[in-house]
Amino acid sequence: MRVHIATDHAAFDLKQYLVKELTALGYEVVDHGADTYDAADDYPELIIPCAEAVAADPGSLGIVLGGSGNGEQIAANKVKGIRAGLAYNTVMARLTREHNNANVLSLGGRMQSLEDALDMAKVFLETPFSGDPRHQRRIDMLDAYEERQAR
Ligand SMILES: O=C(CO)[C@H](O)[C@H](O)COP(=O)(O)O
Repeated sequence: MRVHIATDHAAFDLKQYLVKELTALGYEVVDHGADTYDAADDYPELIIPCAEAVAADPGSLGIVLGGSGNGEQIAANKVKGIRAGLAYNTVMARLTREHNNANVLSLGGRMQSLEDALDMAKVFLETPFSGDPRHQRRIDMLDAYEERQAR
C-alpha cells in the first residue's frame, strides 16, 4: 500500500521515524516533506499537497503530522475527497477507519512518544472500513455536501 506522509517542523523527527519504520514494514511511503527542519515553516503548505496526493491516488492512505495534529487535520480536510481523522490513541486510530473510512490520519508529534505514534499509524493502516450501512450513509451525506459546495 502507498502511504503519503507530510509534516511541518513540529513533528519532523516523527516523520523521519515513521518513514523509516513504515518502509521497513513494506509500505511504499511517499514523503511530501518537510525535507529539512525549518522552525518557521507553515503546515498548510506541506499538508495540503500531501492530502491532494492521497485524493488523486485511490487506494492510498495519508499521514499528516504537526505539533498537535489539529491544524494538519483541518488543512487535510480542506481537500475534496479527504476524510482526515485525528488520533491520540490506538482506539481513535482504529475508529476513524472503521466508522469514518478516514483516508488520512493526523497525529501530534508533541503529544506522545515515537513508538506510540507508530502504533497508531500501524493500526490506522491495518484497519479496514467496516462497511456498515449506517457509517456509509453518514459518509455519503458528507460527500453530497462536498459535491454541492463544489458546484
Ligand atoms: O500543530 C500545529 C498546528 O495545529 C503546528 O505544528 C504548531 O502550531 C506549530 O507550532 P510552533 O510554530 O509554535 O512550533
